[in-house]
Amino acid sequence: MSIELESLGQISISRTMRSSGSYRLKLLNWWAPPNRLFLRHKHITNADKLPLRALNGVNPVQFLMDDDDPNPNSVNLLKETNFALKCAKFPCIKIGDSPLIKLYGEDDTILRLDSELKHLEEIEKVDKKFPEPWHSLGPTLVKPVHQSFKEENLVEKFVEEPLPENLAHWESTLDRSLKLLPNTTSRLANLLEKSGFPTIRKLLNHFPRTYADLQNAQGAIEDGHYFMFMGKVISSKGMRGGSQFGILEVLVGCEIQNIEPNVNENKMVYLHLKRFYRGRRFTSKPFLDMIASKYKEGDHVYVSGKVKKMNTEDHYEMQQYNIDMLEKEEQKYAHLERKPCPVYPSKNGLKPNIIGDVISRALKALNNDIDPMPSEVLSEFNLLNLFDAYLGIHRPKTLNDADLARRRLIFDEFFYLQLGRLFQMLEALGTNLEREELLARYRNDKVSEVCTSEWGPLTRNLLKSLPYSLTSSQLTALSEIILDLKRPIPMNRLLQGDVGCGKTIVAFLSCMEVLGSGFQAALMVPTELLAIQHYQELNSLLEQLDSGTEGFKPTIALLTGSTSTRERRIILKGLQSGDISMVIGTHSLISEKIEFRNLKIAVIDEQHRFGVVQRGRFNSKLLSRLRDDSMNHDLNSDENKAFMAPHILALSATPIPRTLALALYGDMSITQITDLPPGRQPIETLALEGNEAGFEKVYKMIKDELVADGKIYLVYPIIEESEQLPELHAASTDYESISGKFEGYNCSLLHGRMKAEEKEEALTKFRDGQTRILLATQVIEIGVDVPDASMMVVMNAERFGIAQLHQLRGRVGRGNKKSRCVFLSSTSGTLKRLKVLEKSSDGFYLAQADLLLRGPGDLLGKKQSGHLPEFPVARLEIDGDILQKAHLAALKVLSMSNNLEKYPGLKAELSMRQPLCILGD
Ligand SMILES: Nc1ncnc2c1ncn2[C@@H]1O[C@H](COP(=O)(O)OP(=O)(O)OP(=O)(O)O)[C@@H](O)[C@H]1O
Repeated sequence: MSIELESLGQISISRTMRSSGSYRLKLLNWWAPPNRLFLRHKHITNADKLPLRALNGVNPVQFLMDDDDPNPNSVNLLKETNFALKCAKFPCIKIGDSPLIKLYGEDDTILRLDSELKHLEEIEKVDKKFPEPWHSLGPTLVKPVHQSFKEENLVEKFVEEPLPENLAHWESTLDRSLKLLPNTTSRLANLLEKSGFPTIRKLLNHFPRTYADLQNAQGAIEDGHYFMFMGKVISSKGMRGGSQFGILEVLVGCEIQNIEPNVNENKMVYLHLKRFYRGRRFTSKPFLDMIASKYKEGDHVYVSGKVKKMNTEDHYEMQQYNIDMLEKEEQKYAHLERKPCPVYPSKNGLKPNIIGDVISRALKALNNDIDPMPSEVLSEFNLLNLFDAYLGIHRPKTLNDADLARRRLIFDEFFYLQLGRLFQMLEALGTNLEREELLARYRNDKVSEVCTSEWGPLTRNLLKSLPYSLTSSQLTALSEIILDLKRPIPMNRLLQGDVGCGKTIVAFLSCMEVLGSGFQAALMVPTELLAIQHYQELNSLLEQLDSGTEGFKPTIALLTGSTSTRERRIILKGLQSGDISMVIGTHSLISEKIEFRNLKIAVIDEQHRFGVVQRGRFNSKLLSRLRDDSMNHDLNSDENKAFMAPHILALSATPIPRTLALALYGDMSITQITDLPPGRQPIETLALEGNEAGFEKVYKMIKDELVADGKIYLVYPIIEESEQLPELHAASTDYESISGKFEGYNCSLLHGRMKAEEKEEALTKFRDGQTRILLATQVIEIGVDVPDASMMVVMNAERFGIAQLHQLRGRVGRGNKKSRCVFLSSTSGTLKRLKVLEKSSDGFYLAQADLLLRGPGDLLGKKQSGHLPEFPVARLEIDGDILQKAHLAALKVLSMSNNLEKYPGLKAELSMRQPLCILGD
């Protein structure tokens, strides 16, 4: 059905009505020789509530022409107008309070119009894809109650012009298509979708890049920045810009505070607001006069936008701007209240102002019950609800509002990551009892006192026979681990500590605790060199054991890629029968088909080098036994203890900040060793440019060190000289020249291309003192322990990361001897970064500095950070406190409902955010 409403001379207005109740308003052409102005149609939903209306204070021509203009003002400020009355004068037209629009130049004739109009008064067919009206989505919107702050204007609009319908349920609200947003044409919705905004959530997660603030116009005006001004219109001109476009230029004069010293008077700045109207039709005089007449000299206006300096002093051009008329004094304050103003980045070509406008409408359409977060969590962690957070980030009243909102949104990023990790871990456990045990342990991560008397006899015996006493944080760490080992559920703990702090002995003692009660242990390390070193060290410690340990001496085996087939067969058999109590090896421990008789603990050294996948494989391989349905479900039964999944103890020598550790290993309990063994002397560190003078100095230092009986590591970035990188020093290439330079002192070479036994031989000779200089690549970075090595020189040090250099430096100063470390940089420019190592030897501090400089992904190296989560808003480097809160909140939620059944909203959100994680049903 179609109804012709009005026919006003040259303007025809038709309305078609769909059976579904939606309308399409069509404004037919008008003719304005010589230019043909075509006023396009406009979709209007719920037209029964929005009867034929014109604009109030908005340029009508612009409105009529921009059929997809998403500016909320174009729609929300609509007010009922009688066209017949307003368009009284022919051939001019006046709509609403607009000035007269001259349709023709003075001498144009109108004779052709009647016949033209007949032809044009056709009724447009309604677009088949026209969306269902909003009211089908749910009950009427109620006025939202804001906990923390209110956006008066928005609330008013809700009441005054309520969007007829609310969305059915929070679960689906945010994930609904923008097509369903009131007053959004399908063309605009498609455009939004193509630009990456298919849903309301995606749109609301497009956060402002910054906020413009009225206050900032009072300071220095910087080119390219966003500012807000209040001022007076000086002139307004509509001009032809050639035959293809029209220009509106409004000149506004603003009085601002003078920031020059000793000048009390305010100064004037001049804003040239320029708007371009592309198309021949916008070059007509009537049109240009009409747009210019909107702003009159002396009008008070409020302008915001990006400024560009002009050649004349204190003159600025603004092409992207918003201008509002200020009529009354009160309005000034109303505007002031709306500060700060969000500035959006554009997306895929979509202009910031369009994005901002649709966001405003989306916010109005939302209800305040979109938050799946339980209210207990909101109140305990003092968080805004999600609705307020979206309002606060997009329409803050103060910058503090925006910051509060940002914190809530960051919290969510961390929270769902933690929740996902912990949830997956709980899923892997069989019974509720196990889950509750585990959560209880996470909540109470620290032990209050160390009770060595409760440790097993083998552990106590080894402890007694050590040539040193454990430091207090070594003791606490060991207590935490042993407490976990006594629990009937598998431990998943990360032992983290700075280089050389003594993690290995804590790991050994943890293994002794299970070996002493007849179980087995495995220690997996990333390199063969390290496996051999640990194997030798542990054996030598065990040799010194008192024979009084109830006659029990554990048998330790070494299994690496170089182990002969025969030997391997014997080891595998021994592990299966239980004759071998502990195996130390490389990743072959998980890739081999090893069967343990009763493996109780798996220690994974240098955790991040293996990654979650390998850790998981180790774990799940052994977990499969536990999940056997035929098992006895009494957790304390001997049978179950024997078949329980192994406890996992991961060691990390990278002293990553606790927050990063949480983000990476949110499903692990974290223990940190925070002190170093006593007697360690600070390593004297020097960063030098590796020019001739620098090398001379270093050679002299090496000579002195050799004379003083020291041992020296020379570390190189590459093995062989490279044509592509001629500036790099190479270990093999330098071997001859170094041997010649320090005649009388033996040198050895150690790099990754050598065979296992050659590496082992090189290291043994260096350890025994047969060689005094070891030319090595970064193979020595991890775990190599030669306590009396006293000097290190790193060539082309800028090629390494700060954290890596700290690890390398940790190869010296491991005993009581005073040690030195020199970092040689290729150029003076690269020297600056290395200087930070001169100032600090605290790994946590350096890692934090590195984190701030390079970001978390880089800190761990690309290879190892494949599993590092991406956070759109949060910055791990600075938002660590929120991460800690989020971790606790995730624990709280899971302890209230460990399968999340009580919180279906959270579960849905989690599966939406982490599509890869298996969430039961
Ligand atoms: N409490 C202690 N008192 C004295 N020396 C200790 C103590 N604990 C460990 N050590 C010694 O300190 C040195 C470094 O210990 P260890 O190799 O365990 O450090 P780490 O934390 O594993 O370091 P890295 O990260 O370099 O592997 C070893 O020679 C070890 O014997």
